Amino acid sequence: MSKVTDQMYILLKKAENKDDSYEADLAQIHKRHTESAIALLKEGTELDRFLDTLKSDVQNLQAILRAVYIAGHCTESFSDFIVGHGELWSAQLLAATVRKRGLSCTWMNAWDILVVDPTTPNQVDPDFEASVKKMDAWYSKNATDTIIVTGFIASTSDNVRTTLKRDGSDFSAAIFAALLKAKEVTIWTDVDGVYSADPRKVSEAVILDTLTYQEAWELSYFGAYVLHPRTIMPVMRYDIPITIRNVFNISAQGTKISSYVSSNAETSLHENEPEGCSSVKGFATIDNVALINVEGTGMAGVPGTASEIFGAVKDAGANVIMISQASSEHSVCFAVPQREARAVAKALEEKFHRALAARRLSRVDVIPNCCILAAVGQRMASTPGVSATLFSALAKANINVRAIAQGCSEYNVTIVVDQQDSVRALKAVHSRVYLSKTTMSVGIVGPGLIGGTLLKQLNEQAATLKEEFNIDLRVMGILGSKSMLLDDRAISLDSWKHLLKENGEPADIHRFTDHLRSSNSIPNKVIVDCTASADIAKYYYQWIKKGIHVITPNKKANSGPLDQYLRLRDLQRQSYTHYFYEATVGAGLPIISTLRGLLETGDKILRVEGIFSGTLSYIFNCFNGEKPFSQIVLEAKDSGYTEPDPRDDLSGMDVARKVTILAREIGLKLELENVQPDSLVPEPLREGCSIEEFLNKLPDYDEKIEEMRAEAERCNEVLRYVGIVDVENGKGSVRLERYSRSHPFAQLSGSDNIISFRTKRYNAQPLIVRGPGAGAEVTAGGVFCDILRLASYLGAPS
Ligand SMILES: NC(=O)C1=CN([C@@H]2O[C@H](COP(=O)(O)OP(=O)(O)OC[C@H]3O[C@@H](n4cnc5c(N)ncnc54)[C@H](OP(=O)(O)O)[C@@H]3O)[C@@H](O)[C@H]2O)C=CC1
Ligand SMILES: N[C@@H](CC=O)C(=O)O
Ligand code: NA
Repeated sequence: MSKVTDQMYILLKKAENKDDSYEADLAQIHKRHTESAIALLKEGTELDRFLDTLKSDVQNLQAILRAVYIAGHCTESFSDFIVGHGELWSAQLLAATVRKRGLSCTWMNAWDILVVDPTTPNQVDPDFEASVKKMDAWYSKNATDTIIVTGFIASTSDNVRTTLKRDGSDFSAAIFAALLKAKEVTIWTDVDGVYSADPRKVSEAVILDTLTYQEAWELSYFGAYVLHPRTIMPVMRYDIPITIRNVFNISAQGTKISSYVSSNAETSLHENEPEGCSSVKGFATIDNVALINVEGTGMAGVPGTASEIFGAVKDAGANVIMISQASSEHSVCFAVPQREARAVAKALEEKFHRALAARRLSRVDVIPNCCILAAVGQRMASTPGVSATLFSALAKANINVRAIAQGCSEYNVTIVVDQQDSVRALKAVHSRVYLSKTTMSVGIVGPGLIGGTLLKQLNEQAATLKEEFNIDLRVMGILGSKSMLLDDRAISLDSWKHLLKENGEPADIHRFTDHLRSSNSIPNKVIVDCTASADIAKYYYQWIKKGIHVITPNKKANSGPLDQYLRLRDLQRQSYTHYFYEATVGAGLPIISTLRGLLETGDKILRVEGIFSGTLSYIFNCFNGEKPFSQIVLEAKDSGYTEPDPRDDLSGMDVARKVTILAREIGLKLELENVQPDSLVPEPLREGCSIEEFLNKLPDYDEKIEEMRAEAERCNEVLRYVGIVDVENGKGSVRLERYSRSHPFAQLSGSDNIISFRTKRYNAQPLIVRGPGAGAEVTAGGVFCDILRLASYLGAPS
């Protein structure tokens, strides 16, 4: 029977204003109750009795309202009497319905039991002693299994009908629980429980399993709807837990509010978080406040200054939400609702006009458009690092803190930020506490063969990573050359292809970057470039500058112009933002990491040499005279070994890039142009024809390369395409060579790469890495490995 009390208030106002439509409103309420009663009780004495009571109450109300209509006024006790009828009817109707089902049940009229003392116009205090006496007397006459008590209404000690004013039925429930010394109270509402933050602002907000009375109190004060703070007082007195549950979702356990102190770590995933996090339970904000700052040297050591300041605030009728004073006593700063700020400032200027004129006070400032952000948690008091955690989250999100307050009880830390930063601040601190520090927002550029395979692998492994390693990877954007897909939460990796096709928007790398960057609730952002594009590689610098980590199998950045490469590496070394590119050489094989390991532990690299191209390895491993060269090239392409344009492989350019990348990793200042590869692309097909035309015309040139192969075979040799980094001479080279059949390079199969590192430590016998060096699965796997390497740098468990 929702909103009946409100409707009663409205018709009462109408009667006072001599608007006789109140009669129709009352008739409507009568009709609604009659229909509900018929629907619930069908027929019989329960129905007849209820309808009789209803009719006689309505007749009484008609008479009273008529008197109000004539007088044009209604006293408060009359008003409370009129509006309280909704509760009387619904309690009787519910009790009759329960009895109809065969249970023993009696309704209780709180007007006869609950005694309260009005304290302010909007508040009453329950008189527990007087109420218990009345309750005991009632029970001795009405012993029953189930009692349905009216909410909201009560009487004064003079037996005048009244209500609980602004505190409604939740307060009634808590008072009756205290009167009955109940084991527990359940408040049935329409939400699953109390959230860790407003779910309309923070999509990651979670339902809290437990809260202490103080935590519930603090969260309510700071604007989170939990319970009215006064509701908590009666139950706290007898240590009675209150559970908030959803009547529309009984499977949800709800939030239990009691004196039991727990941390959110008990329910969350991130046991490996630093201590400071787990003690914060929830966050709330109060929007649209102003800070008032009273400043001056004349305040220090003068007793009574604070009293005078807050006296002036009281005179202005304003409500102080928080106070902060630096211990230097040079300034007192406090927050009031924005709409009260001007009046407060005026009152202060008037009160302190002499001190201001004498410069004992330098100024009274109003800082408008602020927001209060409160972090609440009872264990914060005994936990070091809470503030550090919160402030570092705000700093990372680039949010300026205007003022801070923390009471000695330490149930909350209160932070004032600019109103425009309100939601971002809430998301930043919430995610720091509730998301694992290895939650990553991932953007994929180039969902082609490698990018697409990576998305498939991420999808297959996501649940395991989350459950076993606490790594939460969320793909928030996919950018192709023509279209892109953005999602604020995470793209469904089961259907990204379909979504990109159906819901994709025109590709825009700037919007893509901004989207990823502004995913404030996620602590880490990474872009994975799976294109072969030099244009995309140019963005790495600005991405890293913006704190976005970069991972790529694309060789263009590290083999592009040396000055740009060095600038990128310098930036990355100065920042805490990471750049990984293991798959640029040898695909998933550990080439870069092996080289780094040698260098970082002080080994000296003398020569790196090997077969670096999966495509050329495959081609020459298969080229034994049985099939034409051009056909094997097609096979390599179909197997996913080649670059998007296979001429990049056949020209030796791809190997030259890998040689350049390794040489630079070792510290040589090599330009790609310094490495002149032997090209296997026939001169006329090098430029001016498409990939398809090239592949169509390639068979015309099979004869020449077949001659080279046959010539080698006659000498019991094979052709192999090799790359060399000659560290001692500071050179890189890439060439087609002949090797005897017994040479290790002649023993490979498939797309194998083989790379030998000759170093000071590995001199007599080089260190050798060998295995498939191209193909979608192994390459995407190498990129995936880099993503997990990033996660472990960010603190994932090993
Ligand atoms: N294949 C392998 O074994 C290995 C490959 N690599 C590297 O992996 C990378 C990807 O190769 P692969 O997957 O085979 O190539 P594909 O051609 O299959 O995929 C490239 C993707 O990049 C997209 N793309 C191209 N330019 C842009 C742009 N400017 N903006 C956004 N998207 C763009 C393409 O989109 P669209 O289709 O819309 O044009 C396509 O989705 C290359 O750098 C390659 O060198 C590294 C090691 C091994
Ligand atoms: N096209 C490349 C792929 C790996 O980098 C190759 O064939 O090696
Ligand atoms: Na590699």
